Amino acid sequence: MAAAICTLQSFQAALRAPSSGALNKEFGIPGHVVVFAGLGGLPTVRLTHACGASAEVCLFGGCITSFKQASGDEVLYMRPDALKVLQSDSPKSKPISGGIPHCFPQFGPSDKMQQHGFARNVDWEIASTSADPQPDDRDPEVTLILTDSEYSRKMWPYKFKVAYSVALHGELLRVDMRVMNTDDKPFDFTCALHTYVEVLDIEKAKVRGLKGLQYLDKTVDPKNPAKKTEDREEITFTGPTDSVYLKAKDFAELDVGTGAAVTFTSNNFSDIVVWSPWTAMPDCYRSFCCMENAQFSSPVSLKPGEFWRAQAEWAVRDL
Ligand SMILES: O=P(O)(O)OC[C@H]1O[C@@H](O)[C@H](O)[C@@H](O)[C@@H]1O
Repeated sequence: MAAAICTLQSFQAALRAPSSGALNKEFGIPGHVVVFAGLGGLPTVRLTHACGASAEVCLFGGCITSFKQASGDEVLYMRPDALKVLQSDSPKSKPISGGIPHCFPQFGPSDKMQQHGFARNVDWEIASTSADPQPDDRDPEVTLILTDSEYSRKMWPYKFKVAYSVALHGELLRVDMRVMNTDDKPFDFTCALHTYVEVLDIEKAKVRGLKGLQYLDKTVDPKNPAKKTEDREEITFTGPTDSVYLKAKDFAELDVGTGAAVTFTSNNFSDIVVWSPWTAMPDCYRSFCCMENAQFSSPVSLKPGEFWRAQAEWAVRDL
């Protein structure tokens, strides 16, 4: 296993915001893992599988900004306003809205911190990279770490560590998230992987796998969402949609309207969120649908020393 583990020197270097080049020297694995200046010049890790599939993870926000099949087809969607923010003078004033940003330690609005929490607004660090040396199955992987800071403790007064591993297994994108309580007092959190998927047209998109579930419809009053039961085999879009499906199963899929579906397989996330802003985002709503593995309906409570772990996988299935 070719691997590069975070050393004391790398940790100190991270505090000095190292360049993509310096990070690549330390964590790059030729042919499989490269750290480069990605969107807005932000340090980004690109994983490339031997089959040709690739994924990019930006250290700002620990956000997956690209997931391409071996054919070169992009699966994820970046909102145009996200790109504008990245091109502005202060690229870190807003989160990256697109790809797979984190919602942590809060999903949704909060009195104490920004909507969807601070994890998507701060720099994560590379802890390690690896690429399996099997010639036919070179699974490249990066593990990012987020720990509390003076900034985070002002909003959320706890010490914590999040480890987030992103790997490509052939054309399948896989993440493994661990949240650890490193404090001496308990805390609760909610979270989501806010996945923006590119669709041919939102009116052609269909979500399957949620029939029979109860959901919170946040479209009318997000603070007091109506509780409903999903009776549709296939959810289609004809207006704004903002639904949190409770106790979701470990599998659901989004038919993107091109003759393919993006599959969502997960372990230990309690809910699935389906969101389309519709004409509130006139220049882009037709091009994406958000489907999010989330832990919202039952917040996680961690005592000192405890950790929570969940996984998610995305793949493309021809229909
Ligand atoms: O624009 P943001 O902050 O990324 O949030 C987008 C949307 O994210 C979804 O997850 C929420 O359910 C919506 O209510 C919210 O509007």
